[in-house]
Amino acid sequence: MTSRSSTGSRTRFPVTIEQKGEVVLRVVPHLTDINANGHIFGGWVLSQMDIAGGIIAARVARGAVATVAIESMTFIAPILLGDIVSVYAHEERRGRTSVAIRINVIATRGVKEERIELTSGLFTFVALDENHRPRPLPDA
Ligand SMILES: CC(=O)SCCNC(=O)CCNC(=O)[C@H](O)C(C)(C)COP(=O)(O)OP(=O)(O)OC[C@H]1O[C@@H](n2cnc3c(N)ncnc32)[C@H](O)[C@@H]1OP(=O)(O)O
Repeated sequence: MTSRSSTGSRTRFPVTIEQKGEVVLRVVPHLTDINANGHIFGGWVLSQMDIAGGIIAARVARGAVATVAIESMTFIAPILLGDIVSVYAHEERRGRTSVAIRINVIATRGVKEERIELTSGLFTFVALDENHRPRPLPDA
């Protein structure tokens, strides 16, 4: 599958959004999460991904973490009211103070539970000390 980036160039996007790792969140959007088109706000999706990634990162860091970066993302399909949104997350890369968490989002729709691939992103979290500064990750 290809998609068009904000700069107009076409970018490759993984054909399959993996259900890899654990399902950290399963969420049903509310009416207030819907924009004028009847779709769920992109910011709502990002927020769910940040929450799910933060749960996994805090487990890796065994303490407080902050999101330092989100790689560019593509939203493949709209989320509609009634969809059940599942957020999968797993550790992809570990540095000295940071950990990159791959977060994949899918929806299931209707009584037949049609599977809709929504988006994938790599979120980097930094382990924080009591002064909100980076601290080394504990040994795995
Ligand atoms: C603005 C907001 O409120 S966003 C909401 C939530 N996020 C936050 O509040 C975080 C705000 N940012 C911060 O507080 C600071 O940037 C911190 C504490 C996260 C990091 O401070 P820095 O001085 O940048 O730390 P430093 O340069 O040592 O980098 C720390 C780690 O982050 C990584 N990092 C920093 N910037 C990036 C980036 N853009 N992409 C990927 N990794 C990055 C570094 O590679 C390093 O990882 P490593 O130790 O595993 O090699």
